[in-house]
Amino acid sequence: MTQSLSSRPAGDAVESFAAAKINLYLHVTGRRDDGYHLLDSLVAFAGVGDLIRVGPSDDLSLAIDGPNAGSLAAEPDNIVLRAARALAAAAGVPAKAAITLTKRLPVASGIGGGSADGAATLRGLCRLWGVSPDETELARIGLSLGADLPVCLAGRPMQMAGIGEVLAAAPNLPPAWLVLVNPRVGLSTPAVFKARQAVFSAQAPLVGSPSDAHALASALAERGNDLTEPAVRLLPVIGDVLAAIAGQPSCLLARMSGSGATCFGLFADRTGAEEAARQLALGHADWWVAAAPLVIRGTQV
Ligand SMILES: C[C@](O)(CO)[C@H](O)COP(=O)(O)OP(=O)(O)OC[C@H]1O[C@@H](n2ccc(N)nc2=O)[C@H](O)[C@@H]1O
Ligand SMILES: Nc1ncnc2c1ncn2[C@@H]1O[C@H](COP(=O)(O)OP(=O)(O)OP(=O)(O)O)[C@@H](O)[C@H]1O
Repeated sequence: MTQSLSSRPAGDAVESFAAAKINLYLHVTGRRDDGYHLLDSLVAFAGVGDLIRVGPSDDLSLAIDGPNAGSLAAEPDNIVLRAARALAAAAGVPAKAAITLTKRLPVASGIGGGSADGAATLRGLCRLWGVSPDETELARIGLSLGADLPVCLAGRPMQMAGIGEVLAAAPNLPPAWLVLVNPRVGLSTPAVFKARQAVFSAQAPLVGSPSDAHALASALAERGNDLTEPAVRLLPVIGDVLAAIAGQPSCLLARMSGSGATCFGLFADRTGAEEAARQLALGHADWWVAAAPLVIRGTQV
């Protein structure tokens, strides 16, 4: 790994935002011999997410707090600790850091919470440890942890292909708001891919930049999420979530993200999104509901 001192001295505590990943559309275009699927997806991020804090320590530790902390144990296979060990090994530095994860996103829910945490950990530890791997090397480390890590490391809208490692600039996205809804039931990504029966999609990726949220909704409506059918078969409540979002007066498009079960509604503005979120939460006290802007530039501020 190329290493050099970063502009910031090693040793200061660092905070990184781990934004929810949203697959605005997701087509499964093929399958590799090793079982991984080839994808074509327009990936963006929402202004809601987890928080990773890394600070100096004599050993490696993880503490988890936040409203969804209960869904996750700080076990050695937590992606945050796996990311720390992978970066330390690649950089040839000791894996020493006190890490805190504030878990706000539902776990195993199609919005890449684990992947976003892993990416935020890599970014935070690069600064804490004063190491500067080049972006290709960082993406390689990320991919070894999960297919969604490279796009979460990019942290801005991306056109994603391969199994998640082939990234290209996305068309410019217009300002828009999202309402994310999860029925608080985890869904396993491998189980959804395994349940998929349809033939492979062969539609061209989105070209051109939609002028506003309405144009974005129209462009997305011509595409879909190929994992919706198997996900709904495994977890029928996803159908209820989609119908409830679509039934909100100012919703422009309702769709599932990733392998589910989280679904999103696309809205033109904050007022419409927040009112829809309020109604959805009122009607379904057991669902996780969040209104947030579509992140159209970078997730790190
Ligand atoms: C469905 C998406 O959320 C779309 O962004 C991602 O592709 C999933 O990415 P992820 O959760 O990081 O996935 P990984 O942890 O790498 O893989 C979990 C499992 O999902 C399946 N998997 C994942 C990604 C992919 N392109 N093809 C697959 O078939 C494989 O069975 C794999 O063993
Ligand atoms: N920090 C973490 N946050 C969430 N899940 C984690 C974490 N570390 C390990 N995991 C495990 O990873 C699995 C997938 O969780 P995650 O929330 O990333 O799924 P997802 O949102 O479906 O991801 P994707 O959209 O990338 O498929 C869970 O079963 C969970 O036990």
